[in-house]
Amino acid sequence: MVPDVIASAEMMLERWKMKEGKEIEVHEEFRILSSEVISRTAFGSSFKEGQHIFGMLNELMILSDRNTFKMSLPIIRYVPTKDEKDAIRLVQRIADSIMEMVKNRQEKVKNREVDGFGKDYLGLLLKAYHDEGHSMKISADQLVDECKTLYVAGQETTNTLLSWMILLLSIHQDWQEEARREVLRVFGPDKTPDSDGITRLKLMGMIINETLRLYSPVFAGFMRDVDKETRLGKFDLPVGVQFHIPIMAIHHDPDIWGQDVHLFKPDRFSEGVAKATNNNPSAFMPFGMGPHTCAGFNFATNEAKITIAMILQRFTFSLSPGYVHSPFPVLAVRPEKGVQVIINSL
Ligand code: HEM
Repeated sequence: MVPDVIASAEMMLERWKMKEGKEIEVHEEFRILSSEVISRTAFGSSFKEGQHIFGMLNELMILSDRNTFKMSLPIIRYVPTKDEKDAIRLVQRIADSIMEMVKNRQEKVKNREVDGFGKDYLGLLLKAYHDEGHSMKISADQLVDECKTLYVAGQETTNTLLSWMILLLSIHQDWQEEARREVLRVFGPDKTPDSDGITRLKLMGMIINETLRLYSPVFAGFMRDVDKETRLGKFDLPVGVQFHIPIMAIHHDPDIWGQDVHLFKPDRFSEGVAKATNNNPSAFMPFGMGPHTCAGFNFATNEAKITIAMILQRFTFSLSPGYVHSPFPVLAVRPEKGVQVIINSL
């Protein structure tokens, strides 16, 4: 994935060269970047090819969000609203587009243009889809669902992480300078990041953690079902109970993080998560926890490290006077009005 992230970041930074001394809106820039990265690595396509799928998924997220909190009167509850009808139509159009992509790959295999289904995520899913009579076989619906999950999980979350990191480093110029010093120490001004160097970006890791704590992309948290009677703290939880783990609330609890909980202080992570959480490491869970923990944890942190390192090698940035702070929850917590910064070449 490292070469794919570098190639996508280079495309973005090429555009930025034209904006020297001007304002850019990075949330939109990172939307294109993170879409390009997931399209290349998981689906062997480009952002342009997958653009309409991302667009429809975004529309669907907004509609689902609106539908979740809609109140309706008892009798008309069963009559679908316009939003619900639009959502049903969108789900079908997304499924059709994904199956179109699947058919293209199948055609290439049939016409012997390629050797097999491929080693990317789509290729692995196609192998399972064609795995006649074996336990690995998945249905067309499962294939479509898996693709949708990866498009959303792989793009939206990383997009917001990168945007909030740039916001925080624009406000905290001292941390921007420290992070740049580390990047230049590890890679110098010109060398593209590599896997070995990425693991040595300790300060950058602390900045990522602190950003994920303050602006957890999956702000709403996650659910767990109790499938056997369980004791949790002072509660006995019977089978069938569903409980919610509110990531954002836990990440902002002063009893765990201290009275400076609302401040951006990456050095709270300098001696690891246990120390930062007052010996309660499970209180830091931006990627969830347990067997269902985020499958893209390493992918996302490496994508963030590479992208921010490449920006720091080339540009300084400061917050534009036009910036309006407006964190807005859709699936991830997004900057609703974008993040505008002024960039200057080093
Ligand atoms: C900053 C970026 C990301 C954050 C904060 C994040 C966060 C999360 C969270 C909180 C969960 C639920 C975990 C649980 O229930 O315990 C999750 C699940 C998941 N994530 Fe991520 N994620 C990120 C990036 C990614 C990326 C880049 C990918 C794919 C390339 C990805 C793929 C997945 C998948 C497939 C699951 C479902 C895992 C399962 O249910 O077994 N995520 N993520």
